[in-house]
Amino acid sequence: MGQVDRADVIAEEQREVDRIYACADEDQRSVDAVRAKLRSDCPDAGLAPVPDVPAEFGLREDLGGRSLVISRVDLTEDPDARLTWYLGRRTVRDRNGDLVLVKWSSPQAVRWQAATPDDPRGVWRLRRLHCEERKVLDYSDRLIQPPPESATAASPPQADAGAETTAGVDPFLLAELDRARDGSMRDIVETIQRDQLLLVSDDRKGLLVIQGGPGTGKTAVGLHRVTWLLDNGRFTPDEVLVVGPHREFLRYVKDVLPRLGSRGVSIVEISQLWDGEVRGTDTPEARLVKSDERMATVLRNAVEAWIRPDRITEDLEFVFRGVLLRIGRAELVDLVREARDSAGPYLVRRRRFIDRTLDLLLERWPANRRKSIDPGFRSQAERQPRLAALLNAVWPSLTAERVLRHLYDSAEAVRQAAFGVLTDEEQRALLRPQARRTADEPWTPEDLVCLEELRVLLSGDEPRRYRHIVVDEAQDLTPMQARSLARRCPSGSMTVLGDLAQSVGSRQYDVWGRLVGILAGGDGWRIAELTAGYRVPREVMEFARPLATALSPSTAYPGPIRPPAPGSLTVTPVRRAKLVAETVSRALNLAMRSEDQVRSVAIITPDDGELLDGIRGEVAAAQESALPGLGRQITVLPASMAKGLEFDHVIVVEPQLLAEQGPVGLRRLYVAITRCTQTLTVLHSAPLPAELGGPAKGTGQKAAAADAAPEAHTSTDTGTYESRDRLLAGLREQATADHRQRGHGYLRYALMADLCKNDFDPVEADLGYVARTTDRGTTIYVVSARAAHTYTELRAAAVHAREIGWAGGDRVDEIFLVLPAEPSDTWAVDVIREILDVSIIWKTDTGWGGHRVETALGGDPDRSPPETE
Ligand SMILES: Nc1ncnc2c1ncn2[C@@H]1O[C@H](COP(=O)(O)OP(=O)(O)OP(=O)(O)O)[C@@H](O)[C@H]1O
Repeated sequence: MGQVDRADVIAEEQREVDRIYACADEDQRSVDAVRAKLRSDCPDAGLAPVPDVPAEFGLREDLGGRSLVISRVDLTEDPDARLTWYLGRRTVRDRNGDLVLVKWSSPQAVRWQAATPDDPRGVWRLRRLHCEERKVLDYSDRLIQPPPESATAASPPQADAGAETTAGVDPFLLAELDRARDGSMRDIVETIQRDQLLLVSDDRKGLLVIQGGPGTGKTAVGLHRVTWLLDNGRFTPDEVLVVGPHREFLRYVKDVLPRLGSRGVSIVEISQLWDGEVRGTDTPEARLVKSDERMATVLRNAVEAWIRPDRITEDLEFVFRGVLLRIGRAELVDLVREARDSAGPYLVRRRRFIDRTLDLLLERWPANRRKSIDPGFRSQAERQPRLAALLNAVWPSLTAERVLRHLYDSAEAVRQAAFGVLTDEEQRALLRPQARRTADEPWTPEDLVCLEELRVLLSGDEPRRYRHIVVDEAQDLTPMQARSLARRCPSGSMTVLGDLAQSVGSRQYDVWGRLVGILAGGDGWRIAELTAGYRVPREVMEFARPLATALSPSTAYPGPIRPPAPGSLTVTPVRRAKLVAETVSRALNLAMRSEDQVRSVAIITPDDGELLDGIRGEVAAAQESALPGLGRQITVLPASMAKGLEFDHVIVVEPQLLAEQGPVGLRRLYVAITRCTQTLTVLHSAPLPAELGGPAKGTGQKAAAADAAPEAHTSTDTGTYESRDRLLAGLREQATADHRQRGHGYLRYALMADLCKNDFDPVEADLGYVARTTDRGTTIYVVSARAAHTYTELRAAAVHAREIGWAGGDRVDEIFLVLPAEPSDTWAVDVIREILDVSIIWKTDTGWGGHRVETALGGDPDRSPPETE
């Protein structure tokens, strides 16, 4: 289809979109009129929700500047004889009540959107409309099956430039994924993919696990599923709970549901589910024991241990209202045992025991004094000191806090409660001295979960229940947390989102079964996997792949759907002393990159006070600087807070240190390096972890020795090395690590092949560079698999190239730095040559680029070197 036809189609769609908006506007006016009338009838009505306003006059969702209309569906046949429908973000009717826009989540819309050539569902064409609010900008067609004759006669469908093939990637989707992230998640209704939609609308009972690697859309699917469940009447908003990992995450997703038209759903941070204030931390050992499901048995035993029939050593005798009452010891023991062995929480059974005891006393009350049995009789008898003392000794009233304090404080109590359940070592891990007062007890996050368990055991008071729960980042739930969530949703109707490879909780699961078995109810559970990566650029996904495979061999690694984007990955060594300054300078550079959109930048550091504080301080200072807006979009966060979030540019600082931080360090690192939508920069003073191409375990330096690491790419200042030998060793080590970089081999061999073609006789030096001998000395080619774009990056790489040349010990005549892609700051290439006498060449699609490429390789610039005669 030519340009004109395309414009015609857009004009035709514009007319339809205008008509739909006209109906929506009219609908809005009638809502406003009802509101105005209510306000005039009752002046306060506009200030508070008005319960008697009919539902259809409720709030219209604020679309946040997004388009109401998203697509058009053409059918081959339809019982209503209407073959074209428009789908959108909400339902719109005309003044006759006829549908003009079908909400994306309605049964028909879902059915149509999921049509494929194998399962056409009566659809012959799906047309995505690309609109900017009311304006149709473009469209993209997907032909599902041959059109009916009536349609071809009216306007023959043709392949056109913007057409989406069923095999290709939707161009609107790619554009959407490339858009700048402003720190708030957006809905995906315009570009939702079939596999995602099928999960959103999965109507089967029970629990649905959605496993998927980073950026596969799990959170997006989970939230859209909430809207689908509400829109289709499965639940009401107050029956649904969404649980997220931390406060930043809640802030990130908070707009999605309201924009989808779903209001009133509770979204909470997981730690907020449990009452009480966290004031302490557990040792890793204690955390493991307290969060294990066996702890539920220990707590049950701990509660039961307070029931002590053995403390009844004599008959109960006391005078009450002038009558001597008596219950024999054996009778009392029987009463306690009977109540203890009955069903119910501790305090309910305690009441049962007291009531049975009082019943017995009443039975023994002299017949001639029956008249004195008044309504206060039982409560007065119960308060009688002998009886009260007996109760206290045998079956005391308890609080959860008292039980737990006592348990942790007493090796004997732990031994009794955990006998046959925990090992001796695990039992010891639970012990800690009681604080002087309950209010001072340093409760840990795991303790708060245990306290809830105890409250249920003691009083049976359960937390609020929901009919459906969505849990994001569920791989980090502990078994005890899972028990507690199951308590909130006994039906087991849940959507559980997570990625086993990203698990950074106190325990890791190889498979979902163990965790989900605790959460699921009678309807069981099923698992689905999302395998397309929407967020992370291809190069970054490749960089992260070995780490993901090492962490979770059983889960599928997402296939990135975005095309390659050279320059999306930069890995640069920096001397420790300069790490903070270099990080902040790069972040500012990224934040200031002149683009049409403001891009978000995140610096992710180890949860290490020094680095984190240093960088935070510098960024804050930059934010206060004279340049307005400078650094405003820079977020600095510890790796532990990164899960679930995403940013355009991410700088990960000191990955080895991050990897070494506790048993989940490597996993946190994996989460950190998969947060970006545009670029990942890794800055390190210690060698990279082996899983990211660093030296194999045992041969590398520890992060603790970071000050001795080379600063090959950032400075000529080598004065802080202990010795010349140390510097040489550092450079060689760095060269070996560079050599292992993904893409290094490709670039090196491409270079050598082209040098061979020109009879330049290249050799590979042990430091990884390529060399050829000329009359004047040696020309060396230092290959960098990492792209360098800015002046700073080019200078660092050029200095490194000079250092490598020096370390190689050859009589170097000329140095070429060989890059995988053309630098963005091309002006810097000449400057680098003038200042540092390093020439820069780079790989292009057809050959090589760079001002001195002919000298470097022979032949014309930007094409492969000529064949030798
Ligand atoms: N069909 C889609 N259309 C447009 N954007 C999408 C689509 N699917 C996912 N995305 C985008 O991809 C990004 C990643 O999605 P999301 O955060 O839901 O992934 P995730 O699987 O939860 O990631 P992680 O496990 O790393 O937290 C988001 O920006 C989301 O909006």
